[in-house]
Amino acid sequence: MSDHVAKSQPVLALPSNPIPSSVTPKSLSCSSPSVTYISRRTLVEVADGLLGVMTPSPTHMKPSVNSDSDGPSDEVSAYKAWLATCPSALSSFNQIIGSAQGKKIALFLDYDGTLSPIVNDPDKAFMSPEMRAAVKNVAKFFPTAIVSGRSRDKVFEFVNLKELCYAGSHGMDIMLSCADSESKIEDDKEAKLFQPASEFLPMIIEAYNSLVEATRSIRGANVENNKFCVSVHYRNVDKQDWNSVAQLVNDVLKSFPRLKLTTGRKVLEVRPVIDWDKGKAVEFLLQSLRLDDIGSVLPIYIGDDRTDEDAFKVLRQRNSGYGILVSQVPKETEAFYSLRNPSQVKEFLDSLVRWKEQAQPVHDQER
Ligand SMILES: O=P(O)(O)OC[C@H]1O[C@H](O[C@H]2O[C@H](CO)[C@@H](O)[C@H](O)[C@H]2O)[C@H](O)[C@@H](O)[C@@H]1O
Repeated sequence: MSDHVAKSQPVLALPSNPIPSSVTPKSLSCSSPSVTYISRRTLVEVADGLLGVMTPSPTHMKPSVNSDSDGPSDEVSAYKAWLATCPSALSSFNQIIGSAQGKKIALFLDYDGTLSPIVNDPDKAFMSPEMRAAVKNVAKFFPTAIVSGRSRDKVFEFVNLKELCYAGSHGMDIMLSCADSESKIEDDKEAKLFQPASEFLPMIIEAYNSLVEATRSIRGANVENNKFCVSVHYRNVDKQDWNSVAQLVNDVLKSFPRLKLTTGRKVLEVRPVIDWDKGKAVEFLLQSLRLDDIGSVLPIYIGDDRTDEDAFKVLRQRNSGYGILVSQVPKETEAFYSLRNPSQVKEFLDSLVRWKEQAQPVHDQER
């Protein structure tokens, strides 16, 4: 963030939910997070200026607007050091399957940045055919759900695998249609649909229209309707206009006190104030699919974004299962393990399939 941007900002009256401020390298740890929380109202007073609002993750050890790519050698060594506390799920594969002995693995997969690489145009975030094959294979062995900030329809369009469960809008739109013999869910579409924020639908449509109108003059700003939430993307906006985007979103939100703002990877996400997130969605899916017995099920959640931290946290608090953070840079996280990028996610999924195939041929497998 340039000095120009950091120093010239008015204090934004953003909703008062706390989000993490940047942390010092010393406090970085995959397993024992110690993030300092601050009010959103004071975000622009943080040393990194708008970075508190508008970075892929404000919890980076070294916040950088270019941190999606590998940096110079000191960043590479920082990453290696971080791996000591947040080990690679590939290097730790034997440990992970060791914990899965005698248990059924339940898989939860985020979409953007996890199954598909981050690209400039959200409408072109396609997953590769190889990744689709990997997800399809893994779902033959393990109950698998996609948990995304996208609308459920959109993420289904991208993934296009009928054998999975889909939770869109950050878990506010869940379809329990994944084949699982134990779930005993009636074959009735309505019984399978869970939408805890349905009353907010008209409000979200109104907010979407207002946000489109408000950001019309900002070149590169893109507003995406994710059904129960709205994403305002600034990835393609000139850096000097980032604060204007934040200010405009903030102004619109003043008329919608029942909507709140969270942040993702160069995106501001507007969503209902209800106490529901990807973590709650994972708990709901585990219960609904009868996968909530800690003794017999090992849930694994793979994700790259701050919103995935809610799910990592749930697994950590249940003391059952593992969060795996996808990141190329050190981050404070509730996850237990890490993977660098979607290619490594594919490698991990392929390894799970190979392990299962070796243990038992596919026709003998019980999902
Ligand atoms: O929960 P997710 O499946 O990870 O969805 C989170 C947001 O992902 C998308 O935005 C991100 O990916 C885009 C495509 O690579 C990228 O252009 C953008 O900068 C990223 O923030 C999606 O477009 C959002 O609606 C989701 O909320």
